[in-house]
Amino acid sequence: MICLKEIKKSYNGRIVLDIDDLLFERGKIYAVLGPNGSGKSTLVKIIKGIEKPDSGEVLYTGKKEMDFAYLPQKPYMFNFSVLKNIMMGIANKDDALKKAKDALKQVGLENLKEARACSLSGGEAQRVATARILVLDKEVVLLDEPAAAVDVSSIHLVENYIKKANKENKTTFIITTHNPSQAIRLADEAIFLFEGRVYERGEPEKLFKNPEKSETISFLANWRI
Ligand SMILES: Nc1ncnc2c1ncn2[C@@H]1O[C@H](COP(=O)(O)OP(=O)(O)OP(=O)(O)O)[C@@H](O)[C@H]1O
Repeated sequence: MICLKEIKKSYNGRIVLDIDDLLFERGKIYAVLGPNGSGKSTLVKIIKGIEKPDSGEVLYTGKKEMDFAYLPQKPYMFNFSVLKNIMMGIANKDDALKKAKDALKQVGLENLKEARACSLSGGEAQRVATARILVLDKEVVLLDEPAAAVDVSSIHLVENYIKKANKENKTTFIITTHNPSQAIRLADEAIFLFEGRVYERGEPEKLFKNPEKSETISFLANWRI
């Protein structure tokens, strides 16, 4: 369980995150949505501990210490093969190759296993980075727009891989996305952020069909399933 208490974060005197109380339960998939600049990435970075809040705290109770996997919005690749990029984080080297190959298969990129990771396209790099994160078997995985550059014919692969990890390992996911349809397909709960505050949260389909706040309604105005 992750609990954010009275978190405030400002940049250059402007408040970008202001959260009284936000709870994430173990084993659930959360989608964080909101317009550009609403604080989604900042929220995830604060949970990961990359950014420090000006005040407030992030509490965590889990089996292990707070050690979350994090996929940044623009994932980096190391300058060696795709397969090696995925294998590098796996602690048990005996089954690293098998695990990495399986992970590549899950994201539909087995054909690129020997390719130089630095030469991948944006969407390919995102898929490889997701595989690299998911082989780590962390209790909590934070994904910042994992499918932003992934084409529509491959998004289901990434989403199915996330669902599989959630189902089999009870991995908790906190995923930022601009796509309400993706939140419906993936998440147990959607959290709508606006100007750094949580405006609404709930079961995605229910929330998007009957939003209460005018800010949520305008965010969804041009959305088509
Ligand atoms: N390091 C920084 N220095 C100054 N301002 C920042 C910094 N990081 C974020 N901000 C500002 O904080 C606000 C929230 O940014 P954040 O990246 O969290 O938004 P977001 O909801 O993830 O946006 P997007 O949908 O565009 O990815 C923005 O207005 C951004 O300009």
